[in-house]
Amino acid sequence: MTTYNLALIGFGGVNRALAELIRDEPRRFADLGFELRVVAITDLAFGSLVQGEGIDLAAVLAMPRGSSFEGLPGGSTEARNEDVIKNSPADIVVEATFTSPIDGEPAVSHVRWALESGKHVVTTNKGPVALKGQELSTIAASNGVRFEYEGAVMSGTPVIRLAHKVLGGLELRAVQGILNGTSNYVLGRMEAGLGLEQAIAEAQELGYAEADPTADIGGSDVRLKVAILANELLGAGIHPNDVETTGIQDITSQDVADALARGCRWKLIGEARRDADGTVTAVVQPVALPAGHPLAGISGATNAVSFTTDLLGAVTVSGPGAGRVETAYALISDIIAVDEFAKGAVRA
Ligand SMILES: NC(=O)c1ccc[n+]([C@@H]2O[C@H](COP(=O)([O-])OP(=O)(O)OC[C@H]3O[C@@H](n4cnc5c(N)ncnc54)[C@H](O)[C@@H]3O)[C@@H](O)[C@H]2O)c1
Ligand SMILES: N[C@@H](CCO)C(=O)O
Repeated sequence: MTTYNLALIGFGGVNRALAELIRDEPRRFADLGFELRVVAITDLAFGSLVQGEGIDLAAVLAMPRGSSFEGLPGGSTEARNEDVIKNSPADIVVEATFTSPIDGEPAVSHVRWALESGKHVVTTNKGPVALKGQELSTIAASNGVRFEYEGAVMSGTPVIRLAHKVLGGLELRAVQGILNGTSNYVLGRMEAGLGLEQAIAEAQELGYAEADPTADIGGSDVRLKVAILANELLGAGIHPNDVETTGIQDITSQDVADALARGCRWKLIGEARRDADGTVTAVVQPVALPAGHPLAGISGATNAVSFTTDLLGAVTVSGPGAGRVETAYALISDIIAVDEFAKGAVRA
């Protein structure tokens, strides 16, 4: 049985959910042919902890936020990310810190340090993928390791891997979707009569929202995801700043009610489309979809993406777009991809 040592960079909702699955469901991983052992954790709130024999996850999960790892063997008060990433006995670095839509830092450095020290990286952080994806993938290949990021778009719903591995042989001409769970949940709650701020507070409580929820509401989260899909699936080579972006912050409760009255539903739509001349145009904007539109029925934190293909026309995938355990599953799917690579099942 292969054992993979993990270093968790960030110990918030997603990585805690992963730690809980590792603690509670070892059989899930044994059935996949491997064992997962957490040997390092860093977090701004807890500090750093490195224990090569494996960290007692029940103990650290029981620690209230704000307590420090300092009192534990191998613990310290500060998040010593560079030292832990470069020098801990981890095989896989799990990057789940805050997304920065500006420069992707410090997560870009976390990923680069890991890859350059011969460690695989699995991440749900959109910043490194949207802003430095090609560069980091090249570093991974040159170091014989994997850089996997299924959870960067649509949480645990396998959009990136599906498009790459299942839609092979098709020409993808466009992708369009509801790519942010928080804003979709908020619009639905506004349809139920809640105000914007109250709906946002609910989404935060449910663990859907970014640390700064203006990223969800203002569209910058979707902008990153559209850039990722455009680059991954349409070979666009664009930067998130190339994506014209409008959020839902100016949509009022009256706008929502008026749309419902005329049989429409406001949705925040991200889209990338290959134009006739081969260039790719990408946009994020609120759209009042008619009830019959395939995306109009997508509710709550559910996401959906529709691929426009040459041979099949539209192929639509729907699933959770946010959620702690749903996103932790994306990391598991990434670790499975690492395991397949390590066992020679796939080429780099
Ligand atoms: N929650 C979801 O549904 C979801 C879905 C897909 C992707 N994501 C992405 O996954 C990442 C993690 O999401 P989350 O919900 O766990 O967020 P979170 O805010 O609950 O946790 C992030 C953790 O990272 C820590 N952190 C931030 N910067 C750090 C640094 N420089 N060094 C060490 N620790 C640091 C924070 O203290 C916090 O505990 C984010 O980038 C988010 O955009 C989240
Ligand atoms: N805050 C993001 C998390 C998933 O990226 C959302 O609501 O979609």
